[in-house]
Amino acid sequence: MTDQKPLLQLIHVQQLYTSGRRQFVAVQDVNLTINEGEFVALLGPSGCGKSTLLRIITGLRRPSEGRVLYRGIPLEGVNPYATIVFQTFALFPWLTVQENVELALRARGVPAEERKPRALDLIDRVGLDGFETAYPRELSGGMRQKVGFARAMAVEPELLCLDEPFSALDVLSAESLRGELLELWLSGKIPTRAILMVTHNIEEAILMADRLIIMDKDPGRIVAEMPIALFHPRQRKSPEFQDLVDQVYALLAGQTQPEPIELGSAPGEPGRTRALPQITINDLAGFLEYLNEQPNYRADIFHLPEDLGVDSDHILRLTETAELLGFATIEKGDIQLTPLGETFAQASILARKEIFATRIRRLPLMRWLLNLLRRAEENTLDWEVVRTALELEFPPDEAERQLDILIDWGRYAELLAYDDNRGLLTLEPASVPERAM
Ligand SMILES: Nc1ncnc2c1ncn2[C@@H]1O[C@H](COP(=O)(O)OP(=O)(O)OP(=O)(O)O)[C@@H](O)[C@H]1O
Repeated sequence: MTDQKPLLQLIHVQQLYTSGRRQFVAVQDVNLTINEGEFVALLGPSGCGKSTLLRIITGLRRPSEGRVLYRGIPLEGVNPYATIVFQTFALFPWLTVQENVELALRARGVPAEERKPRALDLIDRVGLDGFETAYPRELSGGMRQKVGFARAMAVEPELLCLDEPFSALDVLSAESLRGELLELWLSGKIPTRAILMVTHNIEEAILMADRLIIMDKDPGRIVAEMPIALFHPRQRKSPEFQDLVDQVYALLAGQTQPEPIELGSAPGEPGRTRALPQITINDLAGFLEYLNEQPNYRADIFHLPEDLGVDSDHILRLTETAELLGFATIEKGDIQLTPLGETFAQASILARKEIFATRIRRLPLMRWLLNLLRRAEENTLDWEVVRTALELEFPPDEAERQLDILIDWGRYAELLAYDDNRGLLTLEPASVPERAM
């Protein structure tokens, strides 16, 4: 629905900050245009300057260098046409839903008699009809977020800026709220002319946006742009969608090798089935966090056993896992986080699960197990049955180890559940439909 009329333009924008005595470039030479009718998503690791850009766009900060134009006119002071919705909404706990929304209207100078009908209409539009008199504490996280949207829309912004609006919600609430926001946006029920959404969530960006802007840090800059030309409603499981997901991950993971070579094949297929390194999620997450704290996100593998106090075999398995999942690259004895690895290390637990799920779904062994469960009665299989099947590829001890890893990783990613008492593996409902893989 892009009309190609620029709403907002950043031209050679640069932001310097001072940290102690040192001045550093937080955002370097950013050129960005948001057109009318466009939904743009901004992706990138923590610290790449996303919030800084939002502050510059909304006029809360004047950039050290460069120009900000709104409808072709240089922006002076706060941008009256833009509003930010934050990750968590600071609702006033002593006010009802309706009063919280009315307050935003009052701040906007809407006359008293108009406030009530407009607040009720907004509450209705975000799907909170019936909760007008409820207090924030009576609402679920998703419902509070909806009040936040209603408040943001009360301001009728032309440019709606969203700063990780779904990241504090559980998976189901986040998904339903994404759908509702998209419905409001696509149906033209809100006066918003463009949306700019900051997110760590790649699938969310591809699901919602018309264009992705991918940033990296040190210094914060735009490294890639990608149009998303899929029709709405977009199907996460469609091959086109999955292709785009792969492209963005590859961009972030800096993949160079064709994947079939790296990942091996699934049991029963020609080629070698690659055994998964025996590494728990906790160890992997701890390792990525450690790398994230090193200068340039880089460490000499040779020194890692001593620095981390673990044996070198364990380090090799950790580095192999990080590389296999695209979280790190290994070169000349050094391991370095990829932007995806940085994103994972810095993400919330929920975002981590989603990133991890996307990565492991691509592993032939995990794909094989999920397909096996998909075909099983009630999507459930006995542990023993799966282990025996794995023995076609691995010696008995190894088959058991592989199954333990698959369960540990699959559970964390919420792809499957495991009932330890009954020894049963079950597919999580979200994994039931066949994915295009
Ligand atoms: N007011 C400030 N003074 C000094 N440094 C700052 C200031 N605001 C941000 N920074 C630094 O500038 C860099 C970019 O920060 P910014 O918050 O814009 O990144 P971000 O991509 O939004 O990160 P996150 O995803 O964690 O919110 C970071 O290194 C941050 O520490």
